[in-house]
Amino acid sequence: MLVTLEGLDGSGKTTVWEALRDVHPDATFTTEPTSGETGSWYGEAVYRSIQDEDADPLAELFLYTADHADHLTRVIEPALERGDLVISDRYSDSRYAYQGATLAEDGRITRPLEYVVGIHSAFSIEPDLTIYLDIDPETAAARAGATNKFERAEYLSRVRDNYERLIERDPDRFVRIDATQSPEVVLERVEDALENRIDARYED
Ligand SMILES: Nc1ncnc2c1ncn2[C@@H]1O[C@H](COP(=O)(O)OP(=O)(O)OP(=O)(O)O)[C@@H](O)[C@H]1O
Ligand SMILES: Cc1cn([C@H]2C[C@H](O)[C@@H](COP(=O)(O)O)O2)c(=O)[nH]c1=O
Repeated sequence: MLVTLEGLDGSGKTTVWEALRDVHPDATFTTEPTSGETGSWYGEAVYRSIQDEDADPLAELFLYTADHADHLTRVIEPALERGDLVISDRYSDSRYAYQGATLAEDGRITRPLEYVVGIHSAFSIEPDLTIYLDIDPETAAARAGATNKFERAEYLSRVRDNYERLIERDPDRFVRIDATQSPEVVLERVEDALENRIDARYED
């Protein structure tokens, strides 16, 4: 079962992801961009691009997508084949929401969100559950500390609009959690959502 954590920078995904390690010690924990234990040079290339204020938006989309393709074959698919619960801190929806917003600003691609979704449709795996940590762009940017080009409230506001479009298209996959609540309450809500989806899977 593939579970993804999504939301704006600073919404608290990594805080939740770390806490879930204690609750599900046998699960496979991973991230996009890839880094750490499940990292690769593709992920390192993505982090270089994030630091580049002048990175070409299309080139950046394809770097992220290359990292995703490698992540699928090297980490996600083998883990799912073993029957593992896989929990990824960010996944394809981040590309749809963030690169959808960057490419809209860029102007070369018409219907950028659909374009990014379309690139993935031929090879990607859809998550069984996506937890969306919902937060306003101002709080998100303040929490994230505005350390890179994505962590600006005005840009995050457009990213949030794209997340809303994705939720509207696929309401059964997403569970929205108010990320302005305390970390303890957010974690409790996430655990409930995860347990409900695991239970529902075994009832099928
Ligand atoms: N529910 C919460 N309430 C208040 N602060 C929080 C909450 N959750 C996380 N934080 C704090 O907000 C900051 C960002 O949290 P975290 O790194 O988990 O977010 P993130 O979504 O993973 O961000 P990014 O996408 O930028 O990596 C950290 O300082 C963290 O301690
Ligand atoms: C996967 C992915 C990420 N991003 C952006 C979102 C963040 O600003 C950075 C790094 O992510 P982290 O969770 O803060 O480590 O990259 C993106 O634009 N597109 C993506 O596909």
